[in-house]
Amino acid sequence: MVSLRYPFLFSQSPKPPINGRPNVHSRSFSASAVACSVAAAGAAYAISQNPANPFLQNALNFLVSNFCNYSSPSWGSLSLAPDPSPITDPRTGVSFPSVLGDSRRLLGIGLRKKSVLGLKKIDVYAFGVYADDGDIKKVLGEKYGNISVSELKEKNKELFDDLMESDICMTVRLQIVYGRLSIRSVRSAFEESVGTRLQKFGGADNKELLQRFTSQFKDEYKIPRGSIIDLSREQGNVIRTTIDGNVVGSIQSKLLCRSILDLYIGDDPFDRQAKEDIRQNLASLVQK
Ligand SMILES: CCCCCCCCCCCC(=O)O
Repeated sequence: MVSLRYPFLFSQSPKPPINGRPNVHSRSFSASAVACSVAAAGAAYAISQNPANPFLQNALNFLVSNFCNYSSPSWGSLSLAPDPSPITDPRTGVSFPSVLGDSRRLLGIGLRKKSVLGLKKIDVYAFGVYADDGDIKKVLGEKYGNISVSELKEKNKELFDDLMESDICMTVRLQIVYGRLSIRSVRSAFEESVGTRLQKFGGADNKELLQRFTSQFKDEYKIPRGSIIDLSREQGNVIRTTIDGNVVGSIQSKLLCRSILDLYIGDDPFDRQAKEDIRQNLASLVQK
């Protein structure tokens, strides 16, 4: 099955036709036009089935701009580069880079909603989940690389558990969309969400760990709309927290890493569709 999620690019300079008759390259060019139309139609169909999925939309844009440029088609020399354009969440307009650092690939984006005082749910932040490409292939590729797509789908829970339990470098990027967020509400939201996960995976006795984590969000920090909080799992199960690119703390704890990731890719994630997108993109990286 062709995956449109991370389309790869084959590039080669076109050769002009000889004596006005199509040569091999122009034949492959015509073939490329047909292939492009078929692929674009397929992508358009996929989008019509899931119009809110920005990954599909992005894949179609990528396909059209890279493969369907008939005036200067590019074919041939293999350059295995993922689509570098950012992915925009259609619900909030927030964009996420496709790659963070050198090798953390965006696997999916989602939206965290929260009800305030039992009232209507508000959009608090959009999030993107990234994982290191090389780590995924090394750690998960060995176990899941050679099984069929349907078998992999059945092993969905195991795959996510392995991802969360492993030492694969990952980042969850939160981009604040709610305009009136206080740092105190950030602390208490983490207390509640991470706190319940720490209890679930580690038992009741993790108050000190939770306090160490939440105290990173100091009163003097401001979190206006557009602020970016990165929660990164670095090698050795270290969670490094940054706010707008500034490191506010690092804590070494496998339990804390697992508890934070569980909010986004665990059994009861904040955004189920995001988890499904992540599953599909993860599967295509694992099986490459
Ligand atoms: C008014 C709602 C306040 C919610 C603030 C959430 C800010 C970040 C918290 C991250 C963890 C979580 O989503 O629970």
